[in-house]
Amino acid sequence: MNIKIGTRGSKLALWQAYYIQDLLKTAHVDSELVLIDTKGDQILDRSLSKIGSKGVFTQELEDQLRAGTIDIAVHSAKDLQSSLPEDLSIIAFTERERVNDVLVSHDKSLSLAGGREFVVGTSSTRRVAMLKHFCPHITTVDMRGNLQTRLRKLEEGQCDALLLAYAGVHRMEYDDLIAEYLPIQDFTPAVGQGSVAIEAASTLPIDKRNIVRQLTNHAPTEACLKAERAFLRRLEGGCSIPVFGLATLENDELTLTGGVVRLDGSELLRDRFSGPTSDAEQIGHDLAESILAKGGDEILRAVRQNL
Ligand SMILES: NCc1[nH]cc(CCC(=O)O)c1CC(=O)O
Repeated sequence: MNIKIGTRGSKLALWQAYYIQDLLKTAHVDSELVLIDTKGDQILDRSLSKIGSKGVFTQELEDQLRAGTIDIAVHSAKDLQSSLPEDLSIIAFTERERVNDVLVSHDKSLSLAGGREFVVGTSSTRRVAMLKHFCPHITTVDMRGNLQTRLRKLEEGQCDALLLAYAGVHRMEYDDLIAEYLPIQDFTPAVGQGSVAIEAASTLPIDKRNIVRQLTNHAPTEACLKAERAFLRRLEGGCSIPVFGLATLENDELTLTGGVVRLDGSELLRDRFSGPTSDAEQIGHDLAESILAKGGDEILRAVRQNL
């Protein structure tokens, strides 16, 4: 058996694809990488939120899945839109990396706590809005591009620090530049952060589907991401809206914390629901209903008008 693994060509995407390849290798399953250029990789000069980011990194991969030129597509779970077309599905979520966001800088004394004023580069609406909410003394500048591009902009002095997912920083081996780990209680990560998702078409032969799932899926992570993604789906969002959500497991009890933050930081809604893992999707749905009812619907309407 040979599994054709579709991936984007960025360094982080390749790390993820090799990671999947290594997991397959543990059972001597052969695979090859197929590099695919996506619209999101080409359009680097415009803000992601302004190019209708839904599926901007995933569309080309999905076309190849349907065409059968690749068997599976590897994504950061965070970048995968919350509702997939009927003929595609996620067949596995890998074990999650630490989920925190981190402050990355050459100046290790920098901290978001303590009121010191400095400039943070980020292009995530969630991070910008959270910084405005928790750290009004911080100035943000839009910073697009892959990790390497952003780090170059940091070197050039376009900002004093970057706000990034630990998972990507660690995988790219930039741990030395981490100045601060942000607490997940306040800076709750984006839905799916830290896990790698494998997408496949419904036409993928069942033996391939089963072996890939068996070798790569991490059941506890899968339960958590099911809850988080159901939450995001009900809010009709992808990674471009200022929504956060994180599920954790203790024994068989799943707890999902999540909410939404107004773009200007003036309001942050958060709630928490728990239940058995078998109810993961229901928990996500219930949390979304609660957040919408508390005023989240109005915040999201304002966000959509702004994009
Ligand atoms: N939106 C881009 C993106 N997609 C996944 C990661 C990091 C790895 C991950 O969270 O899985 C990043 C970079 C970042 O947010 O800092």
